[in-house]
Amino acid sequence: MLAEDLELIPGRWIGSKHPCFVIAEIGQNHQGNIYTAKQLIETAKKCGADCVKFQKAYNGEKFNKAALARPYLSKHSWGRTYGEHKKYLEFSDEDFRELRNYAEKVIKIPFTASAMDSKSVSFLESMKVPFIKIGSGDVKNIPLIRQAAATNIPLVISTGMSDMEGVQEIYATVKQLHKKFILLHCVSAYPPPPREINLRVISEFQDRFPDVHIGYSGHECGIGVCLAAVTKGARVIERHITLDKNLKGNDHHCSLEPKEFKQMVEEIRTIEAALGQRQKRIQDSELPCIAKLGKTIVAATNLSKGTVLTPECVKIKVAEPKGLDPKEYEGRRLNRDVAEDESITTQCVQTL
Ligand SMILES: CC(=O)N[C@H](C=O)[C@@H](O)[C@H](O)[C@H](O)COP(=O)(O)O
Ligand SMILES: C=C(OP(=O)(O)O)C(=O)O
Repeated sequence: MLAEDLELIPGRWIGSKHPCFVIAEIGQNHQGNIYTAKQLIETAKKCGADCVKFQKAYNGEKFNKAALARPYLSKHSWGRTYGEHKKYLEFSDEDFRELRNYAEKVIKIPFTASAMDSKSVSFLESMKVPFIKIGSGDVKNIPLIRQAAATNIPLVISTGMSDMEGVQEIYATVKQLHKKFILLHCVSAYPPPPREINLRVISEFQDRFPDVHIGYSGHECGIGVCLAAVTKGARVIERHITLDKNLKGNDHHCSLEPKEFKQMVEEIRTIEAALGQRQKRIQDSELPCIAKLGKTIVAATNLSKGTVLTPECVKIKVAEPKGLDPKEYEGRRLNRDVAEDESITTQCVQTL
């Protein structure tokens, strides 16, 4: 059974007859600064995104103590340990409410987040977000996925760091409860090499899971791969957005700056319009070109009245006035003399 249209956001449907839904993933590109987060929300709206997304985690729930204590020596680190780093970046529940209010009431763009632990699922449920994102970090976290599905809120589920068997399990888990979910192909590398992106996985997902919509969450550099994903039928595209690719932080360099993000959305809209239908026919926009450069027949030599037209009698040229179409000499006789190179029009022929 083909996927039914899905109302991901009140009034905003996902499906073959609806525009691709573009998620601006702010993630942690706000540098732990609520003012920057608000700037990113406003920028995402200006770039044409359909919604903004953050990442919600309670560090003590997402990580164990040893993981929080491990040194994080990367140039992208905001602390000596991974715990200090994550603490610096994490927004409080109150911050989340403020950001949601800012997004929805001030900027007028839908707001949601990925839930990175069980407490975060409950928090997002209490916030009544329009949909919950499950990031690739939780592909194997079937209890979390089941908990999120049980809220009955639509889900967008990424599948980076998983093989097909893992994706089958996610699909089967959510399907037991409802079909209001979208699977995103994703490769969790920042950025992934193009040969490891395998956009054809989108087609494989479409074949294996025909009753749900499929999308793509990209971490590659540039916008080309996401545009190609749209031509493969991705109904949702998710990309990180940044104010500056050179900022400190793991995701900035493979995020899209405002100009690029806006261009991606515009190109997606152009591609959607351009994909059109399978039917090959002459389009209205081609008529001027047919009038200017379309070829018709002229007399190959001086031809006298009564000549039965054969291939030897005609040449095919851009002619003035327009003559008969190249094939239309068949079964016709001239009803007057036609000089060499003169157009052979309907007025100079009669049927045999
Ligand atoms: C898998 C996953 O969660 N990936 C997220 C979404 O793409 C990323 O934004 C990570 O949170 C980010 O790359 C982590 O960076 P760091 O380790 O420097 O905080
Ligand atoms: C990790 C996330 O996304 P993805 O797996 O799509 O990159 C996320 O949404 O938090």
